[in-house]
Amino acid sequence: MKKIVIAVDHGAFELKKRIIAHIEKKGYEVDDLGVFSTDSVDYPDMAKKACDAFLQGGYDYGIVACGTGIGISISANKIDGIRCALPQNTFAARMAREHNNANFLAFGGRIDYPESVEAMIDAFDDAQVSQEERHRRRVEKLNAMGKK
Ligand SMILES: O=C(CO)[C@H](O)[C@H](O)COP(=O)(O)O
Repeated sequence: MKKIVIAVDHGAFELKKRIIAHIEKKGYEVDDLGVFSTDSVDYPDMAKKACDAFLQGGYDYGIVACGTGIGISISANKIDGIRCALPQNTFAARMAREHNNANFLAFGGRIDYPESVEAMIDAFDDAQVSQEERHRRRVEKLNAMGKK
């Protein structure tokens, strides 16, 4: 069974509930690291929670969200070992896995997407990481950029 970790800020509290319901419907386990109310928090703190948990191991991928998805994706991508995608549609979500080997998805709770967040999660979840040499090479370069 797949296991997903999720953390969001107050701008995505409602979206988090939808995402968790969707993931549980797929039969996956979700570790919900908050938020648990609409009280204001700082998105870098929520990104760090999810990414630190993910890097401990045991998760297939992580999901973060804030009002736009932008601040929390920027935050996640500052953490070595995290490749966080901010997909705008199902095509981008699939490519995030196939070409970028993303291990996190970011969404915006205040964004009107052309396709549902649930469909984007499914597109990512169903995709396979490309083993083509050019994509592997680029992801290796990405990983090297994160090293101090
Ligand atoms: O989208 C976000 C970051 O990219 C945040 O959710 C947003 O900035 C929070 O704003 P506010 O404190 O005014 O609710």
